[in-house]
Amino acid sequence: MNIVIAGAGAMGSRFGIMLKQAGENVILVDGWQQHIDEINQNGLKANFNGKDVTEFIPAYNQNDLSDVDFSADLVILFTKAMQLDNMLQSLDNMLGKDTIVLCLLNGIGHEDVIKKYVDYDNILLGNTMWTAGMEGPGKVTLFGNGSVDLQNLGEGKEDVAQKVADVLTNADLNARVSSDILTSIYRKACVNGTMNGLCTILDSNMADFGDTSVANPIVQKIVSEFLAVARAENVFLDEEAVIEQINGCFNRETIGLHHPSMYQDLIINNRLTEIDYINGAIVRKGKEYGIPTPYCEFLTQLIHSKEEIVEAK
Ligand SMILES: NC(=O)C1=CN([C@@H]2O[C@H](COP(=O)(O)OP(=O)(O)OC[C@H]3O[C@@H](n4cnc5c(N)ncnc54)[C@H](OP(=O)(O)O)[C@@H]3O)[C@@H](O)[C@H]2O)C=CC1
Ligand SMILES: CC(C)(CO)C(=O)C(=O)O
Repeated sequence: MNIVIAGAGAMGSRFGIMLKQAGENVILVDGWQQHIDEINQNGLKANFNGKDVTEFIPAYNQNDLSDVDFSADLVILFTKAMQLDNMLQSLDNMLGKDTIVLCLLNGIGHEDVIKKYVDYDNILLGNTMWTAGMEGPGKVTLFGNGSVDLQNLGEGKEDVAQKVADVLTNADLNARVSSDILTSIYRKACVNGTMNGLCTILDSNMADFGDTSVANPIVQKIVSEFLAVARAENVFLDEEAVIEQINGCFNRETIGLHHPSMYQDLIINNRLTEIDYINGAIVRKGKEYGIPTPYCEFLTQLIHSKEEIVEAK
């Protein structure tokens, strides 16, 4: 399958490497020129579960795609939320009438942006519990296990969703077709709405935060706000199962040692965060539905305050 990874940061690089290793025809598209040059000159390097690997995958700058002759069967979106619109504009001439677009960004509501550029029937929404970290241009660190949930937006397009899930699973990415992706997206948003902001503000990995005596009450308060907003949108989540999934992030043997992507953005790279698409989205929706969201609001404000202190770009 001809696959474009749109947004070749940490996660895009993971999916690019694993899909390439499974024999798919992959290209990477990104806006970070130094990263692109490094990949094209020396290959995309990864410490992959403790082993050094290098994959040669063609990488292109999203602002210079006019001469790229690649008929994309599948585009996997892995930008940061605030870069999504720009990336879709850049990809415009690669999106054929049959190109399937799978969105795996964290956060809520990305379909509203994607619908501006892609036929409804060609959109797959999803989320993933895989993790990845950027070491520098052309180099990522990959460890642990994960999974992908995805669903077709268009009615009757389940076969398309299944085909994409099969391609991902064949690359060991453990994908499954969900019959209720909004529930999965909200469930994952609860994970990000707790782990990402809290570990960033507390300067910790997930396991160290989980070991603190107040981890559970804080997590419960935040989750209850997410669940109340989800209910207002007719998305019903089992609180216990959500908390269990979050507790799974504390496990040092699996992904507990990971610093969430928001930590990597703000603390390591001085970059702006996706907080407005996670806790901030809950605050906005809460206001719409008359649901108080003080914990999400406070965490969103703390992150914005930290962004200002470190002059994040
Ligand atoms: N990392 C993780 O473990 C997980 C992340 N996610 C989600 O996946 C999506 C992609 O996240 P992730 O892969 O972490 O994103 P990254 O920050 O690694 O990469 C996203 C983009 O940011 C830019 N960028 C990243 N680092 C630098 C740098 N040091 N200097 C300059 N530019 C840089 C690049 O684009 P450009 O230059 O064009 O700005 C890149 O495409 C997000 O929605 C995230 O929340 C989901 C699950 C886990
Ligand atoms: C670690 C994980 C899975 C949960 O916070 C994640 O999605 C991220 O790093 O953004």
